[in-house]
Amino acid sequence: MSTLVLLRHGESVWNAEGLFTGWVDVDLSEKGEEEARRGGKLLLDAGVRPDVLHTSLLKRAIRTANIALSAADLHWLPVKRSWRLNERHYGALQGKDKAQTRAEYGDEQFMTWRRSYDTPPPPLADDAEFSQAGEVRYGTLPPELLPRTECLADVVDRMLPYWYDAIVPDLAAGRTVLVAAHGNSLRALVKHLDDIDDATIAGLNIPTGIPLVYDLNEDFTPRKTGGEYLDPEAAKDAIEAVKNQGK
Ligand SMILES: O=C(O)[C@@H](CO)OP(=O)(O)O
Repeated sequence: MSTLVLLRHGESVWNAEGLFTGWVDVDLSEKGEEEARRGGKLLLDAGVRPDVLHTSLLKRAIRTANIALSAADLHWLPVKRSWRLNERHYGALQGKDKAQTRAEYGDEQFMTWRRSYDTPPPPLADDAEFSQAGEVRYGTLPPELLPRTECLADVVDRMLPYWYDAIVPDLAAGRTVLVAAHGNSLRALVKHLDDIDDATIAGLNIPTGIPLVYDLNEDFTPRKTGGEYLDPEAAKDAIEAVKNQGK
């Protein structure tokens, strides 16, 4: 048996402002830093001690992990990072106000862009203000892999190779693995773990800063579907808040 801990970053400055974020590298808000600290304390109190950390290349996930691990006195943990754990690229919606987008395009289009499995938002032009084209951190990626927009299906496709090639080997070696990532990259991973169908995944939201712990069988399937949040009450409220963004 192995243990996988999923941690969505704490509230970011753009979460607080209600803006679509995607690959834009915004920092944590003060509340987000506090959520990250609390996430680390929850790990410590529950006696869940990760052996290795995996993060995206975005600072809101990296800083959340650093803050949480320092609260758990685990600063020294080995770390691996990959663009494959990045948030879903939100295309032309990156930087746009969620409530305004909803008012302008209507509920149905807004929710299709936000939560449908296979409809991506319009692509973002390389010369647009919030484009990541040309960023040095993605310089080693084959150019055709750098997204200009993504739906959740695209995230599943680019995340799964990392799951099998980098995370599963750590689990197979008996390590407790902490993955610090994002709302939609973690939704992609949970979809895979819990074998959730394409329609049902639309209703699943991940709260910020609350560790979600999965005990896994030998074949890396969950012993309990859905895993367990270390603070289930707080998770319930926070999931509602994510669901209602843009309202
Ligand atoms: O803006 C984003 O990148 C994501 C996560 O914060 O938002 P949503 O929950 O609307 O997919």
